[in-house]
Amino acid sequence: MPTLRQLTADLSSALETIYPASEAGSIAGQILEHLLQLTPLQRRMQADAPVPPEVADQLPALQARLLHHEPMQYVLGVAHFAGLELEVTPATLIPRPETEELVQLIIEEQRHRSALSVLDVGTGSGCIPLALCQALEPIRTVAVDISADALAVARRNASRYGCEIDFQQLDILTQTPTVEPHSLDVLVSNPPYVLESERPLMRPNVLNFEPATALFVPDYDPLLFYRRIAELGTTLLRPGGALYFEINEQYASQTLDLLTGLDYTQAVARPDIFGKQRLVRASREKVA
Ligand SMILES: C[S@@+](CC[C@H](N)C(=O)[O-])C[C@H]1O[C@@H](n2cnc3c(N)ncnc32)[C@H](O)[C@@H]1O
Repeated sequence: MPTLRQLTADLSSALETIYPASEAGSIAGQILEHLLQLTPLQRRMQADAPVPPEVADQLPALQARLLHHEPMQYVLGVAHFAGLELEVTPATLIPRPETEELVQLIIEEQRHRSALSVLDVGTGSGCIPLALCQALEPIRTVAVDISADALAVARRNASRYGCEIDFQQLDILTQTPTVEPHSLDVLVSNPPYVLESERPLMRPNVLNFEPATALFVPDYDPLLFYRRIAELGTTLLRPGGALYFEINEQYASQTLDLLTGLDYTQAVARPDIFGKQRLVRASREKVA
């Protein structure tokens, strides 16, 4: 029987034909960990253990999918986010590390408050409200998305973690979530923000597999979602409530101008782990 070390090395070297070596090694390791239900440490400790045939036999099919650039998270059906293991499908964006940082910022700023009311716009897998639900236990959480298929995944994730979330299917550009006016403490969104013209720069694992509805905005209006959500915030956030956005780093100053133009205060952009201005927060002092 082949050992765990051999199978990981074989998969890694196959993946090096399309990924940089370090990424290929990381994907191969995570695939084996998932199949054998091991932690990274256990995988290293058991590197010379034989891998049972029922696990080894699954690898050729998984490798073939990966070599077609299918993201590892879709191949396995799960993604890790803020300590949670979430179901993901091609209907949901794969949650990103920078979004974990957005969640971390909210937790830092809101952890002293109790009985929070939260709205997440464009919830996808439900990663943001689920991470907030684990850390802050909000009393009321509404999460909206245009995609019924994404919401079905988010509902399953919420049920797995025992979080009560009011999921609403709607088009945020033309419809308004059912939320009491001036009741929200937190309005958060990681909306679509990649310009259509950026398509040629994107890697095939994103472009060919992740949902276009989750990614793209038209070039003629990069702030389309931010404007609409910030306007909604003027009537849905309570005085002292806060707005949190993940943004396209090219539009940090325009996003801040948009927010100050709508009478938000303390509007700031923060760098993410890669040093890109991707996180924006602002406060609501006045009631519109
Ligand atoms: C960038 S993804 C973010 C998903 C998730 N919040 C995350 O951070 O991984 C944007 C989400 O917005 C949703 N969306 C796109 N257009 C929308 C619209 N007009 N109304 C509501 N949701 C929309 C997409 O279906 C997608 O789930």
